Amino acid sequence: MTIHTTPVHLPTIDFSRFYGTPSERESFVRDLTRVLHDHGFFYLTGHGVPQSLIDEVLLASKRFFALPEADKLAIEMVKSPHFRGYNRAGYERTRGEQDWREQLDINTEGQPVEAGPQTPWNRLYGPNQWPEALPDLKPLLLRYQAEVTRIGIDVLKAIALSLGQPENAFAEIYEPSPSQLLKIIRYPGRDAAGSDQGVGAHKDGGFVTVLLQDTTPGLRIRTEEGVWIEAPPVPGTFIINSGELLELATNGFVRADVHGVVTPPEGTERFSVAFFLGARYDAKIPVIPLPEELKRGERGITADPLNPIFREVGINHLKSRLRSHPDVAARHHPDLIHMLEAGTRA
Ligand SMILES: O=C(O)CCC(=O)C(=O)O
Ligand SMILES: [Fe+2]
Repeated sequence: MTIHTTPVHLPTIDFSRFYGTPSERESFVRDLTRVLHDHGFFYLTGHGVPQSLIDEVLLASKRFFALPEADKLAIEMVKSPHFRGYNRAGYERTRGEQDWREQLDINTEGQPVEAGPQTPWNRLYGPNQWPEALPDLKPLLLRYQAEVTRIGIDVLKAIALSLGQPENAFAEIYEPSPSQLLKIIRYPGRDAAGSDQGVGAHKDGGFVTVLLQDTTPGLRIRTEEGVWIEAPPVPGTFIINSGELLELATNGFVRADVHGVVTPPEGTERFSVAFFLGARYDAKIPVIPLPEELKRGERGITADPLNPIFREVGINHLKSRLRSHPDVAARHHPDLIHMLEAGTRA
């Protein structure tokens, strides 16, 4: 990815104002309306996650990637029909191109659920794969997953208010079991990667993403004007960004900016932990009736022919997983590959 960035900065918002006095909450919600409309990307401070937990997660993630390759391959994603587990760099694709990052994906811990022809997304439910060599990783990442789920849901409540809706406007499509995809990620340096594409340009799919970056920059965001800006790590913050679900639910009032990660320079590496809060797989994305003054800011929905999105939440998730992980699709879901033909429904 050859990208020239300009020194525009993303806004930072302080979540303690949302938990503060009624007037602090009101001004927080007003600021959020603008931020969601302009970028859908912002830094969050005042989130209440202890720095000690953040440090522990980053340290454990580095330990995981430093394990011998055989330990990581023992839990390779291709062994899981539920798209859980480890992927080597070069094994995931964005818009058909290889991404140069290794990662461990987990989601809500659970049991397999029978999938009928009307409910193919049930294949996404199931157990995670955990490394035997690092027994502490499971409790730690599940604790972190619970924390970022809390943040994501609180942010979603603030977003509902900022769109002139009741605080729980989205609850009926995420309760009682939102999708909780968590990835720990390592981007190898330019010398070890096959291209500059750490992860290719994309929008996230769900409600909101809660992103933790270690110290190496690399995340780039494309603004509405088509300019790429950098979103370097800022200690003590998360980056929050809205996903396509919110764009669709608000007829484009909320932006879900395209973004990607550039491979870090030779001899370096980059770590991040991305959490994607999504709706229940059996939910349908609603259309939110925005108040008149916000309705004027609706942009409509731009369709990406390579990645059409539908109102069925589970279909979107399943397609995005099948597309990103062709090896898992070929081994476990050959009967679903037809879903990936552009414009085809389930
Ligand atoms: O690693 C990052 O900083 C961002 C990753 C990302 O955008 C994604 O996984 O969707
Ligand atoms: Fe992303």
